[in-house]
This record gives sequence, C-alpha cells and structure tokens, in this order.
Amino acid sequence: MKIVVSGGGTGGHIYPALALIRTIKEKHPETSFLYIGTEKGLESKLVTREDIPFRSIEITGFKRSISMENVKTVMRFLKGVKECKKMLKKFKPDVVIGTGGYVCGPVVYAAAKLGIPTVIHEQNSVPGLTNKFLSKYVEKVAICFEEAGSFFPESKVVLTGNPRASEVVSAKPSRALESFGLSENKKTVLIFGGSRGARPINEAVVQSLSEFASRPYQVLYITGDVHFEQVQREVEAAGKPENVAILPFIHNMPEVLVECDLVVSRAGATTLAELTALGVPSVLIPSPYVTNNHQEKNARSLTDHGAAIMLPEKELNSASLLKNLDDVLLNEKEWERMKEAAAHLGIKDASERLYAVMAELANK
Ligand SMILES: CC(=O)N[C@H]1[C@@H](OP(=O)(O)OP(=O)(O)OC[C@H]2O[C@@H](n3ccc(=O)[nH]c3=O)[C@H](O)[C@@H]2O)O[C@H](CO)[C@@H](O)[C@@H]1O
Repeated sequence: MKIVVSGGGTGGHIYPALALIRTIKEKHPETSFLYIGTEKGLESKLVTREDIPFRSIEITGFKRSISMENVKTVMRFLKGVKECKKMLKKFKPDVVIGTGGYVCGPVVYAAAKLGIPTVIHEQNSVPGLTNKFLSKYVEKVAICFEEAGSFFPESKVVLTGNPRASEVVSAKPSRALESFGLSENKKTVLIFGGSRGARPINEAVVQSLSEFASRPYQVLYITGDVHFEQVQREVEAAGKPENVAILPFIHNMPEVLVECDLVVSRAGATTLAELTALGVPSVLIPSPYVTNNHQEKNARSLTDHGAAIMLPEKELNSASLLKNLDDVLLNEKEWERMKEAAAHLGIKDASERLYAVMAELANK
C-alpha cells in the first residue's frame, strides 16, 4: 500500500502520525510513505529524524478575526492545493491521512478532489478548524474521545483512539531515568508543558526547586526547547537539587513514561492518550490559550473518572504544585487508585484500529 501522511505544527499532531507509520512499517514492511508538512512546523525536525520521505508546502492557519492575513492564507491554501495535487499524482497513494494542524487542509482537500480515499484523525474532544472543514470531504473521521463524534457527520465517525497510545505500551524498558542522572528506585514525577513547553509551568517549577530537595521522590523536568536557556539561567541562581534533572526536550518519551509514576503537564490530547494507555496518574494544567478551551474538556475526560487532578493555570504556583505532587506521590493508596482509573480509559490497539480503517478504504 502507498500512504500519504500529513500532520503538523505541534507534537500533538505529529507523534500520532509517526506512531502510526512505525506500526505499519513493522507489520506491513512493503508499505511506502510520503509525509507532507511545512518547513516551519515541528514536523520538519521530527519527521526528518526518521527514515520517512518528507516534502513541504507553504501554508499558514486562519486567524479567527477578519484580517488581510486571511486573504493571504486563502491564496496560500489554493497554491498549496495545486502543489499537493502534483505530489499526489506523482506518488499515487492508495489512501491519504491527515492528523491535524493546518497543513492537512490543502493535502487532504487535494486528495479528496482527485478521488483518493481520505481519512482525518482528530485527537481532541473538541475538533480544530481544519478537521471541521475537511470532514465534509473525507470518507472517514477517526476520533479518540466519544464527545468529538457529535461535531462530524455521523456516518463517517469511527472511534480508533490515538496511535501514540499503542506506541507507548510497546516501549521496552531502557533505564532511561539513569541516563538523565536519576535513580531507577525512587518515585518519579515528570513535569512538562506539552511539546513546546509552557512558561507558567516553568515558573512554578523553578520556584519549587529548593523544596524538591527535601522530597523522597525525584523530578524529571522538561522545559521546552525555546525556554531552556532562560530556565537554565534561573536555575543557576536558585540552585538545582540532586533529585532534579532538567532537559529542553526528550525524543524517547515512550521509554521515559513507562518509568514515571506521575506526570504534571498541559492537557494536550496526545499526552493524555499516552497517560491513559500506560495508566499513569497526572496533574493537568490545561492551556487556557487554545481554541474553545479544548484542553480543559480533554482534561475533564480524565478527571471525571478520577484518573487525574485538574490544576487551573490561575491557581498554579509553587505551593499548589507541591501540594498536588505530595498528595499523590506520598499517598500510596491514592496513587494506586488513580493509576487504575487512568489505565481503564486507554485505547491500546489504536494503531491497528486506524490501520484497519485505512486498509478498508484502500481496498474498496
Ligand atoms: C497549544 C496547542 O495548540 N496545543 C495542542 C497541541 O499540543 P501539543 O503539541 O503540546 O500536544 P500533546 O500534549 O497532545 O502532545 C505532545 C507530544 O509531544 C511529546 N513530547 C513532549 C515533550 C517532549 O520533550 N518530548 C515529547 O516527545 C509528548 O509525549 C506527546 O506525544 O496538540 C494537541 C493534540 O492535538 C492539542 O490537544 C493541544 O491543545
């Protein structure tokens, strides 16, 4: 089978695509892929690290308010559709899948217009603009939260879950914590702010450093690439306890997550799929800056089942962060209970489910 994959902007759209590609490569090695993204998005870095042919187009997202920029975006979209049609006619895919982010717009639209079977994958409980637009043209809409189904034509919706869930459950033990200078025997909390990091989380963590020193657990703290230098300067002034490791970004998240006991993070949908697949308790600080406040809705699908604790950004500070960490990590019973609740929500065979949808379309 020949598959075109498109998804970009942030890790939450790219990692599901990469996880799907890795699974298909393993199970059906004869499959060939073409990934279409943008140079500016994180995909140009993440996809080109893998052995996957990558082509780029130039495209920007729509602004929600009326502006001249939107006129330019329409022009870029039309130009993008033309370029994509050329790429698609040359590659001749059996199926095209978009995993979100505005780059999928021209790619999936062009494929649909050429009569190529198309699927979109929506990670969130509330869909983004691009997927809402594309749902009119595609054959299937794969979703991860039941709630997302109501935003799309009913006959097209299939609940598959997020391929990144399948990837984390098959991660092999690798003594990842040791490679960061941490112990393999202590309870570990991983703190990060989505794929790009989040300033408010960084501020609360830096203010908590001296307190971490007295805790029996350890902290793996990922700042986000763009924030790393600033955080490093602040950490130099505050001092870094031995039970804390600080990194800008990690590329082996599945191997790291299996060794963590608690995660503090934004409530991006792909992160949540990973946490529920592995049954990792979490403290979620939804980003209030996203479309329709969708991260809070994502988070509720865990907190409503006791799998996570919600910590609103406006209540986030060193004291509330430490209280939440202590409440879970220093209370074995509570930790066990949350772990079980989280594991109950995961869809571990998401990659297979999604591949089955694609294969059925391709064989029609
Ligand atoms: C600001 C914004 O618009 N965020 C959206 C974006 O978030 P974002 O890109 O932050 O997405 P997620 O939190 O869903 O996923 C982040 C991904 O990056 C990985 N990771 C993170 C840090 C690191 O050092 N290494 C690493 O591999 C995580 O394991 C995960 O696979 O896409 C998500 C999925 O559509 C949405 O729910 C979010 O609302």
